[in-house]
Amino acid sequence: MTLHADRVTWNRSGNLVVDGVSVHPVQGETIGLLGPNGSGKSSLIRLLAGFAKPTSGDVGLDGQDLSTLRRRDIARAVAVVSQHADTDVDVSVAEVVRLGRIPHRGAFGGDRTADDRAVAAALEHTGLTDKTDRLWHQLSGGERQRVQIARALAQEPRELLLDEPTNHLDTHHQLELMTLVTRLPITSIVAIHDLNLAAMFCDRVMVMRQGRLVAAGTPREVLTPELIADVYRVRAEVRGDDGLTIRFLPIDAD
Ligand SMILES: Nc1ncnc2c1ncn2[C@@H]1O[C@H](COP(=O)(O)OP(=O)(O)OP(=O)(O)O)[C@@H](O)[C@H]1O
Repeated sequence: MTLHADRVTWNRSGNLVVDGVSVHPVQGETIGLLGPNGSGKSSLIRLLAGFAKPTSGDVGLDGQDLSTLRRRDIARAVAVVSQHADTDVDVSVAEVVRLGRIPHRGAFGGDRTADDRAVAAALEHTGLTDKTDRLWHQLSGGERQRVQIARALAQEPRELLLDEPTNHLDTHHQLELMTLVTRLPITSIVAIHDLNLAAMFCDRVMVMRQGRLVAAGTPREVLTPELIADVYRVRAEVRGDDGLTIRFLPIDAD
């Protein structure tokens, strides 16, 4: 059994930002979490990560309530790439990526060779090997995003939670990142705004609106012109002959 949520609700400062949502990923699949701004995607990811406790409902990992597990034990299984990760400290790319190894350290340090191997593999997977010694502050927004993903990969998780991982990336790196995520033999839940990327890479998508789950299924089942008009207030043409592609139509000026 993997990370899962059952009818979770989160009342955040009086707002029901997640309202009765269940998530049961199949081992190894990539789930796209979709929905307009403020629909509750990041909040749901925070609950799944164990960063916050739901007001009601359960989040579990391997059949155990997440709130009963130690942070370190959660981090051995679940890696999170949040939006807006930043630091004021002058650290190198290698040092940030190495942070991903902390949950694997025992009382006496841990296996240095395994750490080096995991960090090197994560840097290679994210195309950052030649930037290992660069300082965080000398990186572009997209490069920082990739470093955060490398840090999560170095954690060697079974579950990966990504909050808008492609938002700073150019087209090449968006496709490369989503290809990497979907090829990893781990379960990934990805909050994403780009419906075409979701259609291209996600096994299943879940659409949220005002904290509630309004649709779930394969991209082909869910991403219909009707759903897009209803949830995003945008007219779209959806073509399904050669992969699923969505073409948005201009919003009529009044
Ligand atoms: N710290 C907070 N306290 C109270 N409410 C919050 C807090 N952070 C976010 N919210 C509210 O929770 C709701 C859901 O926000 P959330 O960030 O989960 O949405 P989202 O779907 O990830 O949005 P976006 O696509 O803009 O990133 C919004 O109404 C937001 O205003």
